[in-house]
Amino acid sequence: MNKHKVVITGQVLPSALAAIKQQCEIYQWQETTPPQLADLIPWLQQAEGLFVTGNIKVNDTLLAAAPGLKVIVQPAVGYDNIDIKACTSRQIPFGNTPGVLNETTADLAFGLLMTAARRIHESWAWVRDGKWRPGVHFPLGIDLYNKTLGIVGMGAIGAAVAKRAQVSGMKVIYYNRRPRTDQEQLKVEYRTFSELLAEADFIIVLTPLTPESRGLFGAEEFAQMKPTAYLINAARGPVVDSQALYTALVNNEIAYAALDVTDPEPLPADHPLLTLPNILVVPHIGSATIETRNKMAMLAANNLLLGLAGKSLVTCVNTEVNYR
Ligand SMILES: NC(=O)C1=CN([C@@H]2O[C@H](COP(=O)(O)OP(=O)(O)OC[C@H]3O[C@@H](n4cnc5c(N)ncnc54)[C@H](OP(=O)(O)O)[C@@H]3O)[C@@H](O)[C@H]2O)C=CC1
Ligand SMILES: O=CC(=O)O
Repeated sequence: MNKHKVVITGQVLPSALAAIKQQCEIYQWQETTPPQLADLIPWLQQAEGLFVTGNIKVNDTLLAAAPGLKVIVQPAVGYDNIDIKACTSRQIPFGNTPGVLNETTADLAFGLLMTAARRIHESWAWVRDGKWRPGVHFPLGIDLYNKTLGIVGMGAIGAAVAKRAQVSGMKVIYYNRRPRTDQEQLKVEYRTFSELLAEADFIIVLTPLTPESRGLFGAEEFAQMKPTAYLINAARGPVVDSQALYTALVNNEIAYAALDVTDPEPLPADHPLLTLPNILVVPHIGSATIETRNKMAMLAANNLLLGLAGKSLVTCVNTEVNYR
């Protein structure tokens, strides 16, 4: 039997790789630095499937080099690196991995809020540095209880964050471009963006990165926030303007930022944001648990094999070209 030729642009968990290997001939990028398009072109020319990892840009130029592609998948819910229009115009379905990472990413987003508010990471460093001595007390944190959380981008992950916040005694308000029809059931209240900025004690950002959401948080938005407010970005780095955030934190226009995602990403060790005392940065670990990363990898592998067989992907972004 002729095996399908599949290009994989980086590392894939062993469970998913084994499933793909059973039915496919694999061309996998093995280096630790991401491939350039030129590195992939000889493989893409023969490829029927593309498994994207490592934030590779899939655009018209790449697709033109891969005339036989039947399906593209990526083990992530966000797909800001994929030109969906270009895929659709070539009748190529693209599969992402929504749903399976909601609770895990919500844990991380809410965990960042709690860690920052209660200074857990700073107090651990303080103890480790030998500063915990009789009569010496660590500076106080702030309560979550009775505070207001504003969620910007109240989708599947946002709703999972809201549940966690409510258990901690927080009021939850949110902003989407359109109010959710199930907001009463979720016990959350809709606000305009400006209202949310002015009212929230904590803001968690969970929008997709689109031309509309790029730079959503800039100097004007920080000026509308409370000087005591905490900003948590678990969406994509460029939704927050890094330079404006730096200025807002230096000038105490807002109190604190906790970031799972940054712009640029990775954030270089000498980046000005990392010199500030009122920031916490973790390396894009929202969905990074063994269980969830396996589910994401297996869902992406399953979508790939379905697409290669000319069958409907389980989770497809451009449903208009999904196989029937
Ligand atoms: N840090 C990490 O590791 C992870 C990050 N993510 C990021 O989180 C994002 C959200 O994921 P998920 O919850 O599954 O997605 P959903 O599609 O379920 O939710 C996205 C929400 O954002 C809202 N939204 C979209 N555009 C805007 C805008 N311009 N302004 C305000 N709200 C907007 C949408 O509502 P409406 O359309 O009404 O505006 C929707 O409710 C992903 O796209 C990804 O970038 C996801 C997983 C892990
Ligand atoms: O950032 C992760 C994703 O799944 O999107």
